[in-house]
Amino acid sequence: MTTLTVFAILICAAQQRWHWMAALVAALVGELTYRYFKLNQFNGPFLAAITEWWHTPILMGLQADKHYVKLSKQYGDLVRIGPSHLLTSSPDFWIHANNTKTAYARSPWFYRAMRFNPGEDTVFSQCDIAKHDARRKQMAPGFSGKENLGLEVDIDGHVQELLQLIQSKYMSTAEISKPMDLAMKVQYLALDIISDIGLGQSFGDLKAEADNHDYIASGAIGLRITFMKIALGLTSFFDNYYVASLLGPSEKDKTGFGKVKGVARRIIDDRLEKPTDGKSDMVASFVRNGLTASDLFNESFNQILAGTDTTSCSIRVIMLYLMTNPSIYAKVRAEIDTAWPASEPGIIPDSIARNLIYLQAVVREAMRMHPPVSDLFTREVPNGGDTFTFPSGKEVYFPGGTRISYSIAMHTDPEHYGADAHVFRPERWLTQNTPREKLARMQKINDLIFGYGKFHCLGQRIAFIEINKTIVELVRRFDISLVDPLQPWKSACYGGIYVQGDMWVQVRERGS
Ligand code: HEM
Repeated sequence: MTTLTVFAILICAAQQRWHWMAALVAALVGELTYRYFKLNQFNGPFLAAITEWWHTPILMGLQADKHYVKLSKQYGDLVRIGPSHLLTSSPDFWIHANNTKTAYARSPWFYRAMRFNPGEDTVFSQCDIAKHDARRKQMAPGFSGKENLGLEVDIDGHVQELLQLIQSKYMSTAEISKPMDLAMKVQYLALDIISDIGLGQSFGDLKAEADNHDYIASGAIGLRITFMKIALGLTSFFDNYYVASLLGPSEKDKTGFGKVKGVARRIIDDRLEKPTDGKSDMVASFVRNGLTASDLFNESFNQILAGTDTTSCSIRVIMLYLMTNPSIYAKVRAEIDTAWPASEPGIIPDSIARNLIYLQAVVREAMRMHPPVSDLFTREVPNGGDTFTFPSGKEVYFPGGTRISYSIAMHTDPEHYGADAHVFRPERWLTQNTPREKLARMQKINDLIFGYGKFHCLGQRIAFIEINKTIVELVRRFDISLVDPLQPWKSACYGGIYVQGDMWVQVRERGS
């Protein structure tokens, strides 16, 4: 509305219609004043109080994560980032807003842009609380061990493929180096795993050592468009069926995002022609729990988006911290050697990996230092408003309809993690180093990396199986080091999802 008013003022000025112009300027000043005072009890940059456009360049840039963290550090637990929009780095308030009992809903402002077919929602983009809960109930069994019996074996197979690829092509020696882009290989791994378990057929990227269906090539463009839609307020426009048909990716496309959608559709359609009775994987579970063919396509495709960049970023971050901390690399390897010795040729079982205390401390710590997703995950305060009492005792009233977004600044806040919150120190997660009560609070905050309550990540268990196995098998078999420690990788943050590449490493035989 304001943009239109500004536009109209400019036209009146050009046509020298001064009376009209004065009226429009008065209306604009009235509107901006109203906006400014709406949430003026919250601090933030001045421009953010009067216009949404203020954070448009941040969302469209490639360092949104750093900008929002900076704001949280500057203004505290609650920052005003729009006329009706706050950013919170308070774990207690975020837990409250995501609790299964509260009526905070996902904000269409953010989540509508996560649809990849106009008008069709997935469990992730659904903003209606009742519909979201119902879909989540239908899907949860597919993520559990009970209805997805082949999960671990499937993951093992793909981790083996990664190891074979490294051993056959990328072993450096003292005489010759064969640099490998770890970022890309890990992305192939994550894509193969998620396509296998989510669609029932792997993309086969590791075997081909190629981005077989253009997912990686088109992913960065897709992410940029998604966050551009949010940043420019164009989500509804692009969610229109006719606009999407004309401008959006088509499943008939020969390249890009449309091609990936087309491949996923074909795999799902083929799969649905075969009986799912007696099968125990994710697709079979979704069918048994009532998902229609179109729901199934949307949800399965959503798994690929939700589970690829997130897990591959986690593996890269953990490896980066290990490679740059040799004593921690050695310590975690010693723990693995005891539990899963070199004489074991296979992939470590999840039951052993998840009980390696130091490994788990390393994983938590690396994901704390660099959470694999830093999305805003915006919520809306229920109609009628809400009052929350912060741990400091301060009571805060939030008017109904206010947008509230999540800030990853909470994960490096000295208030929760101490004065060395900015330092990679896995030992902080060990019971002998941190009092039990403090540790429990730290863990609760750290768990928010996977969301909370009614929106908690459905794939967390799968992600950890994949992450643990990959880290263990890389660390116990190889000596891996960065080719250029001064430039470990190229990393860009698209809204809140990381696109990383050029993570060149040298892999050598252990102890060689
Ligand atoms: C390290 C890896 C991962 C991280 C950090 C992560 C993080 C998250 C977060 C923060 C949310 C909540 C979003 C919100 O509040 O709106 C979420 C939701 C979700 N995640 Fe993950 N995720 C990861 C891996 C995965 C994987 C591997 C899958 C699939 C196999 C997956 C599937 C989902 C789904 C389906 C939802 C939506 C849940 C709902 O709306 O009820 N995620 N994830």
